[in-house]
Amino acid sequence: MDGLIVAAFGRHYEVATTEGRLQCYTRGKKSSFACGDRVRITPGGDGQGVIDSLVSRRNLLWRSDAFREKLIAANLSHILIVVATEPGFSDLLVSRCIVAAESQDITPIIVLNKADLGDRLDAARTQLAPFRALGYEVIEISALQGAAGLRERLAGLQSILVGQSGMGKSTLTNALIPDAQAATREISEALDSGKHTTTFARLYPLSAPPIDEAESEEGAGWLIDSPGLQVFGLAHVSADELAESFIEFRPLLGQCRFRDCRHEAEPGCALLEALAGGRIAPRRFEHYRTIRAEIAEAKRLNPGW
Ligand SMILES: Nc1nc2c(ncn2[C@@H]2O[C@H](COP(=O)(O)OP(=O)(O)OP(=O)(O)O)[C@@H](O)[C@H]2O)c(=O)[nH]1
Ligand SMILES: [Zn+2]
Repeated sequence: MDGLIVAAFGRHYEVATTEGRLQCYTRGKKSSFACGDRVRITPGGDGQGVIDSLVSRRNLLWRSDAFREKLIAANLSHILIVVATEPGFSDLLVSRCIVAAESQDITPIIVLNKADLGDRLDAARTQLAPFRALGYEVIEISALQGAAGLRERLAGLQSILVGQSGMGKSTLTNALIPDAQAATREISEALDSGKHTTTFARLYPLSAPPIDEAESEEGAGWLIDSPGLQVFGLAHVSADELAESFIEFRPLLGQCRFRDCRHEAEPGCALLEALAGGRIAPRRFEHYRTIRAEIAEAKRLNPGW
């Protein structure tokens, strides 16, 4: 039987199938599946089942440091990076999310929440200007006042909400998915069976009632809510993938004088020339350097990457 993972909690998963939702676990020790994955399962009665294998995975959003990896979600068309006018947000984290997305062919959209806080709006817009200049869509909203426009934008997409704590992601989820809180409670009771509940990813259908109908899942829109994140390690990304994931670098890659240019201080470096000429935003290049150094360090600590 095939199904769609609609909640992922460690090695426990809730899987939507044509015959209802099953509480599933994996045979192995590792939790190698993510919310949004299509999987083949063996039902075991009592509303339970075992996940046997992956059916399809078009892409995978994940993060990693030197020694651990964390699957966030799979089969995404879009990632919604939630930031806010207040408290301050990390634009480095925005760049990290974009790298994770671009390297997996997922389209980033930046959602600027709390746009009702007018005196903070300009500063937030300025901070987002380098991303906007690259063509990334920025949607300003006030989750407190509703999210109808954003909901319309998300129809038919397979998207995920990510963001730092405090950006209003929970408020936004509740505005987008009116029954999210009830669904969360239900899932955490089913999956957690009395243990302390930690945060986990949950998938919500955006149009009724397609998720349990295996046939219509492909074209159905859904939204995954993920736990707030403060760190987004990219140890699994190679140096080449990293440069490719900065979309403004793409036309310049291969143009450096040295084929193995590291874009640090080499003469004839096309990236450094573009930076000096104002064609690459200094802030973005800083993000690139920071992430590159961190990836190099992770690979040094764990050559297995
Ligand atoms: N003014 C204003 N405040 C908002 C808006 N959205 C959320 N808030 C407030 O921001 C605070 C944080 O909102 P949450 O939804 O709890 O934030 P969160 O990002 O989910 O935080 P975590 O649960 O820690 O991940 C709350 O006090 C909300 O009332 C908004 O659009 N405008
Ligand atoms: Zn170079």
